[in-house]
Amino acid sequence: MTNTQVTLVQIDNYGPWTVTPEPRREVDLQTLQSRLYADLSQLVGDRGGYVFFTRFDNMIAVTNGLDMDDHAVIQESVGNRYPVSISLSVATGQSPAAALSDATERLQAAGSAQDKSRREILEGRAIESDYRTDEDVQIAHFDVIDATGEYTDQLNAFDSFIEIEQGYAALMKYMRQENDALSFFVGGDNIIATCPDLSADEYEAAIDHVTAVADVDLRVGVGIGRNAHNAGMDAKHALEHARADDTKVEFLR
Ligand SMILES: Nc1nc2c(ncn2[C@@H]2O[C@H](COP(=O)(O)OP(=O)(O)OP(=O)(O)O)[C@@H](O)[C@H]2O)c(=O)[nH]1
Repeated sequence: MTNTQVTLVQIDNYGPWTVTPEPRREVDLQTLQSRLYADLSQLVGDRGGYVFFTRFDNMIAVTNGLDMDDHAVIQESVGNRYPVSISLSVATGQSPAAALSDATERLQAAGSAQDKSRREILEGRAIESDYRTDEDVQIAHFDVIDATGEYTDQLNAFDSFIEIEQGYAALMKYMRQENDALSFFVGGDNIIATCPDLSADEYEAAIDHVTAVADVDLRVGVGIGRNAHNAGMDAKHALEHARADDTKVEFLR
């Protein structure tokens, strides 16, 4: 049974910082945000987790395998390197969406995202190592079928982007509402979701829904593992099998 550990990452007091003492150059904010994401991706990824950029000022990570000390080191490292600090809130559960809600509530209880005195909060609990299993994380890696032939080589780059984003919007909402799963656009035509225990039929229903509402055809590979990296690698291999066999849903365990 899944037991997903989710960490909410929030830049402290970022809104006011972007306009103090006057609005900061947009290119500088874009550079800071993308570098922070890159650093977090590496800091969390080196420990087997995944970080998703989401809104950049708020990021969501799957952190199975990272304990609270690991979180503290990451938080300190960011605080030492950046003109902004981050708060981290950790929660776990069978449902990734419920875990994220718990993590969010804890951080909201500690103060507003725009509270000057709320800095470097480190809240919540990680899964004790004795309780970790090889089935804690289920990762689904979705991909648009023949995105290159359908969009990239046919439409201009912006119209391709609209099509892919419409597929993403339909999938993220459906997976959130029907399955308590959190889905993230990761570039190109790829979407990675952290999911509770879902069946092949449930994935197929999600794919059919996206075809019906957004006219975008997806396939998905699903992996199950001890952390996001393990589950995610299996998901990528499962996706390769789906491509080779021309199926829509493949699991690898
Ligand atoms: N983040 C991420 N992006 C990927 C991955 N694989 C492919 N991409 C992106 O997706 C784009 C399209 O590649 P594919 O999905 O292989 O191409 P396709 O035309 O959809 O072909 P099929 O997937 O075989 O139907 C690439 O340009 C990359 O940007 C991956 O594993 N992770």
